[in-house]
Amino acid sequence: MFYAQCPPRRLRAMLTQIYEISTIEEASAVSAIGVDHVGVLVGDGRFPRELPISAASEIAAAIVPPSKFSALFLTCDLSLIASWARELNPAIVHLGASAELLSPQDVASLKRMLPGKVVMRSIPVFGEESVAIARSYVGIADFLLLDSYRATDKQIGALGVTHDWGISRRIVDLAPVPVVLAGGLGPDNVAEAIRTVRPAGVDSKTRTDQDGSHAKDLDRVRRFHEAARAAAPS
Ligand SMILES: O=C(O)c1ccccc1NCC(=O)[C@H](O)[C@H](O)COP(=O)(O)O
Repeated sequence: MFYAQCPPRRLRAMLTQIYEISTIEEASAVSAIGVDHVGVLVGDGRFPRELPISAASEIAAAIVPPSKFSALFLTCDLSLIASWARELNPAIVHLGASAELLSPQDVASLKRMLPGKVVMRSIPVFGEESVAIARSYVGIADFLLLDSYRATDKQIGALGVTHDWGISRRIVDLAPVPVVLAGGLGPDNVAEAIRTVRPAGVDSKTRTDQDGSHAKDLDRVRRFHEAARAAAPS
């Protein structure tokens, strides 16, 4: 259930990650499909759809290994993140606050507060500056998640749109840690994204949701996972 140590830069198979899991039934179904990272949005409700610790904990208990629990925190309050992460003990602490609100130094402090914990940092991909932002996390984050971003948002991602994959490819080429590509990915474009960017993993939220809802469409999740695995470079 946990990463025993920091993950290697290149993983054996294309890693898949699905957000946002919000029920016990979704957690067990998505892990039965074989998704590697089962993502739950956790918080105190300041951001829409954040789940409290009690609900997140019940959902986490329904995740079947080897699938791993990834807890996404959108807040930039380090003490809150540390205390929630200690309570939930997810395999992955995923940090989604915007680059302005949460710096590499903050993430390094958090790592000291949570010794041994695997941390994934979302990187906003919106232009040249994104390469420098990604570089600033070298030696700090255990995973990078490259995601689409809307200027002025306090959080990164969940926009359902792709970004410039050329920039993402450059970040993959420089990063010494596994990079997960996110942003507008679904069953129909994930293979092309993998061929173009060559990430260690791929993430999906909106395009594996049911139409007009944040509940998961399990057929879309299965097709996303299978298309990603099939597109993994050998
Ligand atoms: O999962 C969420 O609800 C969420 C909310 C706000 C910011 C990020 C969120 N998820 C983080 C992820 O890694 C998403 O899966 C990622 O942003 C991809 O989103 P999409 O473009 O909708 O596939």
